[in-house]
This record gives sequence, C-alpha cells and structure tokens, in this order.
Amino acid sequence: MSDRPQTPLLDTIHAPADLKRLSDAQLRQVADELRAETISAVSETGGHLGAGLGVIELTVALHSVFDTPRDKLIWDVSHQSYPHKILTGRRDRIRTLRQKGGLSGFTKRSESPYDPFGAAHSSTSISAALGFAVARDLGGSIETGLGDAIAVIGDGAMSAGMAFEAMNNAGHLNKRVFVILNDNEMSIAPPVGALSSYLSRLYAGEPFQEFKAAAKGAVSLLPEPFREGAKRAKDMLKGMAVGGTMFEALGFSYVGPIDGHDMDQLLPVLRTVKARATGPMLIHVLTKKGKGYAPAERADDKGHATAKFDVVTGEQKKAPSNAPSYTSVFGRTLTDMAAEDSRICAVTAAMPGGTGLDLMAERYPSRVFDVGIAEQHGVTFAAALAAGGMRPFCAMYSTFLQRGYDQVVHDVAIQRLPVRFAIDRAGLVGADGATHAGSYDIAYLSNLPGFVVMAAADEAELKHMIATAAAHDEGPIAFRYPRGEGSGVTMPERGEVLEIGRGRMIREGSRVAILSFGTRLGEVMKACEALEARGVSPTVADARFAKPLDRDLILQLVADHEALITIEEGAVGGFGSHVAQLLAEEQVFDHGLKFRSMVLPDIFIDQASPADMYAVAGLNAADIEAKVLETLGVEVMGKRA
Ligand SMILES: Cc1ncc(C[n+]2csc(CCOP(=O)(O)OP(=O)(O)O)c2C)c(N)n1
Ligand SMILES: CC(=O)[C@@H](O)[C@H](O)COP(=O)(O)O
Ligand SMILES: [Mg+2]
Repeated sequence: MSDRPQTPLLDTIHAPADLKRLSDAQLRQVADELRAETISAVSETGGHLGAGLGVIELTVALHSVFDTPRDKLIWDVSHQSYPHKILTGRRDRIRTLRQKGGLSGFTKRSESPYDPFGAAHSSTSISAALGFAVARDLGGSIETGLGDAIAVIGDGAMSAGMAFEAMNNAGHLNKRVFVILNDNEMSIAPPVGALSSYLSRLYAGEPFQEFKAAAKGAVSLLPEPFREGAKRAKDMLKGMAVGGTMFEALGFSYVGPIDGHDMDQLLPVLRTVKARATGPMLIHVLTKKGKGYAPAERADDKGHATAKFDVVTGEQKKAPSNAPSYTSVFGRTLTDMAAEDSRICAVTAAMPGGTGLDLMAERYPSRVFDVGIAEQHGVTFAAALAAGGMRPFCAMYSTFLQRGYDQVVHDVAIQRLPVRFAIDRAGLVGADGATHAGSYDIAYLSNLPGFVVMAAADEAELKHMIATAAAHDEGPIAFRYPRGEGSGVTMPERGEVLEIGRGRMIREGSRVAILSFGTRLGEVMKACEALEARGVSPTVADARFAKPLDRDLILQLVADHEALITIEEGAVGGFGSHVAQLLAEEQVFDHGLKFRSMVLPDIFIDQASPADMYAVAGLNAADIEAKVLETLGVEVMGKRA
C-alpha cells in the first residue's frame, strides 16, 4: 500500500461529475495523478499499459467536457480504457484487471453504464457512435435521453475498412457525431501503409490548429490561444499539398492536429466543438503511446502489453519458460522453410510480433506483408498471392480471422486456392477473455468444402503441420495452435509432411477410446494416469485432422470399444460434430455406441488463467476422467459417476 502513489485530488473523484467542479489547473493535476495510478495498477496486474498512458489527458478532458454516461463515449479496441475505468467508479477494483472475477481489460456493457458499447476487436467505434447518434435522433431511450456520441479511435484502428465504412455512412447521414483520432504513430508494431504516411503528412509541418469555421471567417469562435493558431493554420492550409483532408472529403469537419497531452489545447477545442458541431466532426489528436513512463516510452512496443513489473526499474516479472512458445516455433520454422522455398511468403494483419512473423521479416522482409489491421484484405490478398503461384501463409489469431470469414469462403475456399492459415491463439487465451477466445475456427473452417483443418497436439506436431501446409498445393489448409508455451517435447530437426486426413494412435487400451483434436491431449494423458489407478485403461488417439476426418481410424475405434469420447478446444459444431455426423452416416449409433463430445460450453467465458477458463469449460484432466467414468458407468466411492 505504501508503494502506491499519492493521489489527493484523484481520491476525490468518484465519478466524472466530480471533474466538473475543478479548474483547468486542477484537471491537469488529476491527469498527473491518474497517470501515476494507472502505472501503479498495471504494475500489479499486467496488461495494456502504453495505450492508456497515451490517453490520460484525453480521458480527463473528455469526461470533464462531455456529460457521460448520457453522452456515449466509445473507446476503440478499448485496451486504452483503464484510466477511463478509474475515473468512472471502478478505481476500487482496478487492481483486479484481467483476473478471474475482476474487471475486464476492455469496456463491457455489463460492467458499467459508462461503457455504453463493448469492444476489444478494433475499428468498431465509429459505427457504434453513429448508431447511438441515430438512435438519439430517432428518439431512442426516451426515459434518459441520449446525448452526444464520441468515438476515440487510434491511428492503427483507423486503417481498417470498417472505420471507413462508418465514416462514409456518417458523412452521408450528416449526424452530429464526434470522432477523436488518437494518432500516436503506433499500432502494436509501428504502423504501416499509406494512411499512416498520410496522417504524418497532415502534421509534417509546424504544429497548427485548423477549425472548419476558421475558413469561414469565424476564427473568433475559438478561444484563445487558438485564434492565432487557427489564422496561421488557415494561411498554411492554402499552400498545403494535402488540400482538404480526406476526412473532409468523407463529410467530416476536421480539427487538428492538436497536442493530446496539452490540456490547454484539449479542453478549449473539445468545449468549442461540443458547443458548435452540427454534423460529423473529426478531431485529430497527437499523442505518445506510453507517455510519462520512461520504460514504456523506450520500449519497442511503447508498453503496448506488459507482464507485472517493477515501477521503479520497469523490469517485467515473467515466469521462466520451460519450452518454446508455439508462436516462436511457427516463426522459426517458417523462416527456415522460406530459406529453401522462395515461394513461401506470409501475411499478418498488424500482428508481426504476436504471430512470430517478425522473425521471418528480419531475414526475408520482401516476403512478409504486414497489411495493417485489415484481416479481410489480408485474406483476399493471400488468396491472390496463391493464385499468382506463391505459397502464402496467412498468420492470424483465431479470433481476428473471424473478421475475414467471407473472404475465407468467397475468395479462398470457393476458388480452392492453397492459402495456408496459421491460426494462433486457438482455444481459450486467458486474460483477454471472451472477446479474444479462439473458439470458433474449427467449426467455421471445417464446414467449408475442400478445406483441410489440422490442430497441433504439441509443438513438435506444429512443426510437422507447417511442413504439411507448405507442401499442400491442392487447396486451402489450416493449422491451429494455442497461446503460450509448448509442452517441452523433443523437437524434430525438420517437420515431416503428414498424410492428409490421417490421425495417430497414442496408446492402446480397452472399453473406451478418447479421440483428441489439439492440445487437450496433454490433459487426456493426465486423465489416463488417474484412470489407470481406478482400473480403467482408455485408448487414446490424436486425430490431427478435423477435416478430412480419418474415417478408418474412427471406425476402427468404435468397432473395438464400447464408448468413444472426442475432445477439442472449440465450440460445438466443430470436430466432435463432424465425428458424430460420420458415425450417424455409418449407422454406428444404431448398434448402441456410447458417444460423448467434449467441447467448449455454450457460454462466453470471462477472463481468468487459461487453466481456470478450461475448468469453467469442463475440459481439464479431472473433467475428462469424470466423463470417462460416467460414460462407462463406473462406480466412484459407492456412487455411479
Ligand atoms: C480486428 C483486430 N485485429 C487486431 C487486433 C489487435 N490489436 C489490438 S490493439 C492493436 C493496435 C491498435 O493500434 P491503435 O488503434 O493505433 O491504438 P494504440 O494502441 O496505438 O493506442 C491491434 C493490432 C484487434 N484488437 N482487432
Ligand atoms: C488488445 C489486443 O487485441 C491485443 O493487444 C491482444 O491483447 C494481444 O494478445 P496477445 O498478448 O495474445 O498477443
Ligand atoms: Mg496508435
């Protein structure tokens, strides 16, 4: 407790309304204290640090100028919302962030009325703000009334198509809606692409402030010291190559760029736009990711995400690792294979580090494409790379690939193009919670004609599956693997090309067969140890493929056992459902097979450690043991299991 920062003024803020009685100078002090409190809290919990530190002043300014929660403040991605949570009545729980039973690391409607719209995947905020603005104008929420709608979106998130779809619509509807472009020249990695260069050009010259009204001779509307700046901006703009900004072309009034750490700029500009805006308005705010905490400012990722750390030194407290992460196995293996095959190339949507493609980019920069937060484009781009004779690996997290699903179906699957999908963060991911769970890819890929879908049981299997994918030119192929470390198995020198649609036998037993798809195999083996002690000896097989299924293996298992249990780290509709379909088609159920399918339950599971989340899901070793006993009807301590 004594290590905690002194925050006398922040201690008096229990809700944004408390900010309204403070002077501008006091608001500055609140911002300083809020920064110290955010650093202190994240040092205890770990999590997204840099983005929140970059919006400290903006958070205070927005809550002091606007009337939240009546006004709807929507944080894009919302990884920067910790300071917002502290100001909106959640300070007492801020040190439970991202933990089991604690605050979510993202905004969540069920958590607070100050979180009007949940997020965690990027680039949804402008659509949401526009929806609130239109609902307001149509008379929604008659009891309380709806106020303004404000989206805060980063320069990285702004690169996604969805943000532009929303701006296009907002410009057309001409609704009063505010978009704050929080431009810190960073995504998780440095941002890429023409939009990023464009934004840099907008402030390449001397700092200036422009307000649409200025051009109409209404400079006097702006409070000092903006009048001078606005006049200067008007003059500057006449000669600028940029001409009208692209935001204006989309129907927005554009204000900026302004210094997002200077309350003397933020407060008057926000007050002015609040008083004057009639249609869509974009306020371009320049900030620094990690602002005010030297270790974050110095870090390559500007403190984007951190483990728990020592506030004084910035040193992160990471548990020593015993095995390579799946991500690093993917990155290193693909890099080695790219050395031997010049047709191997790779696509990431703004996650070069998260997918391990940064390793390949170091050696083969011309064959690794970071397309920005643009999963839809990334998938179609990979499809055309394949059509053009390359061997593209499209490396995406399971949860983010969801955004490119139509492209997976329409551009990849229907055209039978050999895109290799490297699906990281498969299954439950832990602290990021339900929004980031990789629960659906087995189901949403295995139902596509011609797709090959694999899951690695360990890191050696992953290596084989990368080799298998590289060699597979006949059509689309996907392999999935979880977040975190492997299980420490011996790694092969080279990946072996697996026979498509062939599983492997792990151990032979009797009465019950467990057919595992993915890394639950480790838990299955633990369960088997416990079951042996009870005199039950299951057969275990690793399916490797959800599509095509190993029909021979499955039909042999059901012929030799009275019960079959499938297990996977995915939602219903995936591997187990396909096995059930096969068994039904083969009329196996007509002969009395006991069949059970262990899948993720039909709920969204809140953040916790992956093991705790799998306990909620009922997919840990003890659950498997219980399922086997229940299926076989074995008595446990005098009771039927
Ligand atoms: C659809 C989607 N793809 C990828 C991500 C992963 N992701 C989270 S934050 C982030 C960078 C966002 O950059 P920016 O919007 O500029 O915010 P900053 O962190 O710089 O404040 C990315 C790529 C995501 N959340 N959603
Ligand atoms: C906010 C966001 O979407 C990412 O920062 C995500 O939290 C990264 O997850 P990993 O830590 O698994 O790379
Ligand atoms: Mg950014």
